[in-house]
Amino acid sequence: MAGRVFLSKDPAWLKLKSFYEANVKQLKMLNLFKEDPHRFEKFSIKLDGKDGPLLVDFSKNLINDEVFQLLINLLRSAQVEKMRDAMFAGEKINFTEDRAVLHIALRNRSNTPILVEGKDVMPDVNAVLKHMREFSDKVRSGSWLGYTGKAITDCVNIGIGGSDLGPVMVTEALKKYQCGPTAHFVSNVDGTHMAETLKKLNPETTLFIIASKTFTTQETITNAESAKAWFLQHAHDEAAVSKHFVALSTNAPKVKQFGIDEANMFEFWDWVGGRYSLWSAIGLSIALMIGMDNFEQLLEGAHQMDRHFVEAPIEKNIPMILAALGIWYSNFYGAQSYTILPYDQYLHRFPAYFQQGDMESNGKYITRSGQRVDYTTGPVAWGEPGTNGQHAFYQLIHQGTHIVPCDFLIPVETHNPIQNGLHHQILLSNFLAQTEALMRGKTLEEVTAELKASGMSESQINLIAPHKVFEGNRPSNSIVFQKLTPFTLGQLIAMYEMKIFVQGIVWDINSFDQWGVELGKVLAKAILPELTTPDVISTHDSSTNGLINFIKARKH
Ligand SMILES: O=P(O)(O)OC[C@H]1O[C@@H](O)[C@@H](O)[C@@H](O)[C@@H]1O
Repeated sequence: MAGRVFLSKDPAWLKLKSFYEANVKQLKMLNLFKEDPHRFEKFSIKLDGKDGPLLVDFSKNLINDEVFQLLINLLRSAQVEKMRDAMFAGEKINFTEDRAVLHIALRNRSNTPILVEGKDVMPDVNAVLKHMREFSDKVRSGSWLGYTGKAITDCVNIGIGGSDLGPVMVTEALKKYQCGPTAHFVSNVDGTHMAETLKKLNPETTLFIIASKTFTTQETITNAESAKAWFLQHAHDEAAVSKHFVALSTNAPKVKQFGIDEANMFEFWDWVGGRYSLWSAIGLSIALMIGMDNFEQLLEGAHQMDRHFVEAPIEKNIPMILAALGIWYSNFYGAQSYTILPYDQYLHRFPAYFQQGDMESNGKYITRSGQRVDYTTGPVAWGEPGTNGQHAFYQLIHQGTHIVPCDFLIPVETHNPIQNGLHHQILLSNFLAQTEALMRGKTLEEVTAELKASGMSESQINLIAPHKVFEGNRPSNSIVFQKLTPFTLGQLIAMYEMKIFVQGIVWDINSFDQWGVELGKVLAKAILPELTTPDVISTHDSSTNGLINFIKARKH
C-alpha cells in the first residue's frame, strides 16, 4: 500500500522488537494473573449473538498492558482499518488478479448496496440465494425427481480445495440439522475416492453437484466425467443427466460444454475467492442437507461477525486481537505454527478447513510492493478435536521445544447430552484443564514434593523429577460459545477469516491470490503424457527421470 513503510522498519514493529528483547524473560503469565485480579475481564471479549454469547478469553497469553498496546499500535501503523474498509467497499485489493474481495457481500444480510466498478452486487447475490432456495426446497420436499421418478436421497459434491473443504467442514459441523439428502464429497483425483463413494450410492436417487469456480480444475473435471460415465452406464439416456447433475461455477460456457443445463447452474463471481466461497453457490450441498433457512442462519452469523469487525475499535475487536497475538508469537517468539483445537466432534474438519484458509492466504514471501520479506509470514495451521489431540500431540505442546500457541474452542451446551450430560462435563473439564496446565505448568519443587509424598526414594526422585516438570507459560486462547448452531458456526468461520485478513495486511502480502499452487499443476500436465509413451524419459533432473522410468517399468 502506498505510503507503507517496510514492516521490519516500521517504528511500531521496532518498539515491539525492543520490548521483546528487553522483557521476554519477565513475561510470566502466572505472575501477571497474580498481579492483576481483573486480567480476565481486561483480556476477554464477549460478543452477544442470536444463539447466545461468544466469549473469547485471551488472558492466557504472553502479554501485559504494554505489549497489548504496542500490538494495537502495530495494527494501526499497518493501516488495517483502512484496508478493511477498502475490502468492504469493493476495491480491487486482490491486485495480482485485479479482483475485489467480497465474500462479505454473500452474507450481507442487511442488504446494503456493495459496489464493484459502480455496480451493486447485491441483486445478483440475492438472485442466486433465491435459486438455491427454490432448488433445495424442491429436492428436500421430494418434488425434484430422478430419471426413474424417485426422490433424491444423496448428493455428491465434486470439487477440490475451496470448492470442497468448506462444504465438507460445514456439513459435518451441522450434521445435527440434517433435513435433506445426505451429502458426500469427492475431491481427490485418486480414483479410490470416487469408487468408494459410488459404491454406497444408487444412481436413481443421487444428485451430482459439480463445484468448480473455474470449471477447468483437472481433478474436478476428471471426477465429474467419471461420475457422468457411471451414471450413464445405469441411465442409458443423456437426457437424464439434467435431472442428476448441477454445476456451481463462474464459468457458464464450460458448464454448458460439460452438458449441464444452464438452468441448473448456480453462479458466483470472480470476487469470491475459492477458500472464501462456502457462503456462495458453493454452499449448495450445505443448503440441500440442512435446508436453506439454516444456510441463511450461517450467513447471518458471519454477517454479525463482519459487523463487529467493522464497528468495534481495534482494542475490542476479536479478529484484530487474535491476529495481533498470532503476530506476536510468529514474528517475535519465533512460533512456526499454531493449533486450532475444537472440543466438539462436529468441528472435526474445522482445523483442516483453516489449513487452506490460512496457509493458502498467507503462505507468501513477496510483499504487496514486490519485495521479499525479511520477516516470517503465515504460520503452519494444524489441529485435531479435543480430547483426541490430548492423547496424541499435546505432549509436544506441553513439554516440547517449540512454542505452539493454541486456540481452544468449546460449546457450553452439547447437542448430544448422553448419560445425563456426563460426556460433556468431562469434555469441558478437559478443555479447562488443558489451558490451565499450559499456563501454570508444574515446578520442580511441586514435582519433588509429590514424589516424596508417594514414598519414592531420593535417588529415584532425582532421576524422574525433571521429566515431570512443566515449564508452563505456554499461550492459549479460549473460545467459548453457547451451542454449535448454524449462526454460531458462521460467527466462528468469519472470525478466523478476518483474523487471517488482518495478518495478511500487517505482513503486507496479498492474502487473496494463490500463485503458489500453479507450478505443480503445470509440471503435472507436462508429465502426464510422458507416463504413457514407451520412451525412456530424460527431460528432467535425474531424480524425476528416475522416478518416472521406475514407475513406467513397473506398470502393467
Ligand atoms: O473451484 P476451482 O476453480 O475448481 O478451484 C479449486 C481450487 O484450486 C486450487 O488450485 C486452489 O487455487 C484453490 O484455491 C481452489 O479453491
